[in-house]
Amino acid sequence: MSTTPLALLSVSDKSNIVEFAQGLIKAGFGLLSTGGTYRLLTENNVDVTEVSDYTGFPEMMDGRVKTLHPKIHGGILGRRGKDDAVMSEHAIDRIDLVVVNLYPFAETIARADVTMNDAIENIDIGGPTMVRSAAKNHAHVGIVTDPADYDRILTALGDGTALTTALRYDLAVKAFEHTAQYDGMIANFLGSRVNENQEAENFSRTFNVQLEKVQDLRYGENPHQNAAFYIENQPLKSQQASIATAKQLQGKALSYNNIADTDAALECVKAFSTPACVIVKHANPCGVAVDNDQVAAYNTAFSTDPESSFGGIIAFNRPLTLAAAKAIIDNQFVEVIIAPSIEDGVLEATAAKKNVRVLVCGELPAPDQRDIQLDYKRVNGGLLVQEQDLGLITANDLKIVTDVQPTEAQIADLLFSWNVAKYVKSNAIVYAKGQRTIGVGAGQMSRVNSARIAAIKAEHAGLATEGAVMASDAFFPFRDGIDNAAAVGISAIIQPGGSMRDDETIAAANEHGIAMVFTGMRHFRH
Ligand SMILES: NC(=O)c1ncn([C@@H]2O[C@H](COP(=O)(O)O)[C@@H](O)[C@H]2O)c1NC=O
Repeated sequence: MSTTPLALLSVSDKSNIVEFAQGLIKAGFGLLSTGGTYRLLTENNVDVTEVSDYTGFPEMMDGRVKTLHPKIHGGILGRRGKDDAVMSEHAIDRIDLVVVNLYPFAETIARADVTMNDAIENIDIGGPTMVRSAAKNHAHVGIVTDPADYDRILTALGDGTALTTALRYDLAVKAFEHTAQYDGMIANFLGSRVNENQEAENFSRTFNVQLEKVQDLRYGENPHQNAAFYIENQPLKSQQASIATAKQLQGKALSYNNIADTDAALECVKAFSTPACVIVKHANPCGVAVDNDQVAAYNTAFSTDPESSFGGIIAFNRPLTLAAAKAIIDNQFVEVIIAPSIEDGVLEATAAKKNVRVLVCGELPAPDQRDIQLDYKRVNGGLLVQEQDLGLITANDLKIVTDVQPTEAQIADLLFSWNVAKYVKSNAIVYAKGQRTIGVGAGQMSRVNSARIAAIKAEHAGLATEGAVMASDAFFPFRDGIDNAAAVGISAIIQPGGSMRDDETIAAANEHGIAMVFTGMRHFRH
């Protein structure tokens, strides 16, 4: 029996393990290690005993069995002070620190040519077993699963082998989070295949994601609701800019509604390849404009609906200029401004309104380069899961169904309004002209009412609908939608088509001399 506390090192990701091992020896640990880790350490002149020498059992079955031995698990799980006699009876030494990271399952299944056998062989068994043993016995044992923690562990050890209770507890929680995530990935992978020879289905039998709390929120949608913000914690997750990658540079803490609305604004502005400004209020864009001049883009977006823009969320798809920041601050009460980055001087300017939240999220992907994420919507007792709606329509996809052909300028405006409509709650009607919104009708139970509201908004803002284009997120079931559009002077319409009465709506458009195009794609958003 050794009196020196042991540290067991068994890592797939071997970065910084040699330096860490040297630090552990300096602190007073004896080292045990599995085959590959052992070889690397001895090559670097680190004094270490191989696990197989310690247990008297060789590693076998291509590494399937290395550490699954009572001398290992007894050394980790033994309750110090309670199990000492049984440990000594079986010549089990104390293992006070376990350093393990697991077979790279995530990286393996991400490979395009992965086979079921590759995946199975990359399911780590001995590693998670040690991680769980150590985490269970955190009253006595430290468990390190993340190379990023090596420095803080060495600092905490100082010249000894003891970690504080609080640090062991923190490491144990992290360890169980790690194995939960690992097993979740395995269950998702295997559970999306009916049997070993089947192609993957889109959705697995159970849906296992890990979400990490980044912020407790003052309250939820309303002050009597408790709330927090969690972000997805998946290995190899998309690093594309989003509300989850955003950093707040100034302002009050974000609220639940701020986060939801900022997400809506950012996702909408991503739809534009040219410089754009989106103003969102209550999850809907209330003003959108495209303009190379950012101040003009903001002013134009704002002028669509100044009333709704009060207290809005403003998103840009280009770095926020000092001039645009000043224009906003001088013009309106704003909750959040988000952009990929900010120019020098912006924070000095926005500091005049210290509550305004200024966020940067990093460069946005081009509209056709966005990673498809999953959308979740909770219903009582369940979760609806779908792919994010990133369906793209280009001019080539448009089917012109009327006698009147749209002009080039109209096609540009039709595509602009279609991009906006995709981010407006259904039923969505968007009027636009000259790459800017003229009126937005959102979230009504009837399409005709959404159109009415869009017209009312345009009128309130003093914007002419005459000659504007109209986008409808779904088809018109009756010709009245087209008749009403004609009554306010709409000159071109974009809609999915696909109604039983498409013939009637096409006839109506022809009667009114309106150009109409079908996209063949619907964008309901509930
Ligand atoms: N089977 C076992 O008993 C076992 N014990 C540890 N491992 C894993 O083996 C890896 C380290 O192996 P090596 O030191 O041989 O490179 C670690 O990822 C560790 O989690 C095992 N491998 C798989 O289950």
